[in-house]
Amino acid sequence: MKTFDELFAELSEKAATRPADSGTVERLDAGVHSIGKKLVEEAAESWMAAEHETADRTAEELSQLLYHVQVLMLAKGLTTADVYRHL
Ligand SMILES: N=c1c2ncn([C@@H]3O[C@H](COP(=O)(O)OP(=O)(O)OP(=O)(O)O)[C@@H](O)[C@H]3O)c2ncn1[C@@H]1O[C@H](COP(=O)(O)O)[C@@H](O)[C@H]1O
Repeated sequence: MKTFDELFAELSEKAATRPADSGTVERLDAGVHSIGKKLVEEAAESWMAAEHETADRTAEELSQLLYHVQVLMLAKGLTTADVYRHL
């Protein structure tokens, strides 16, 4: 288990060091359009899980949504502080 900030630190490190086996690096290289589509897909899956599946399944889909939110943040060069200042 990890927090939002811990995952972001891990993904930032991946983006900087670019290990060959990283799915995050692959997603970043695919670009904002591809990342955005994946984010919307995970948002829809979260919604469908909430409507038709269990709370735990919903949590799983939401965790994937948060991951793709972070990939989009990295693709745009945003930090958590850039986002948090709007909360
Ligand atoms: N938390 C996640 C995470 N959540 C979701 N995903 C990705 O998002 C996909 C979402 O699942 P789907 O059900 O949509 O699967 P899918 O349809 O096969 O997805 P596609 O691969 O086709 O896009 C997963 O298959 C993963 O590729 C994640 N990929 C990585 N992480 C974590 O990110 C960190 C860095 O990962 P790497 O960059 O791969 O080293 C590690 O701690 C990982 O656990």
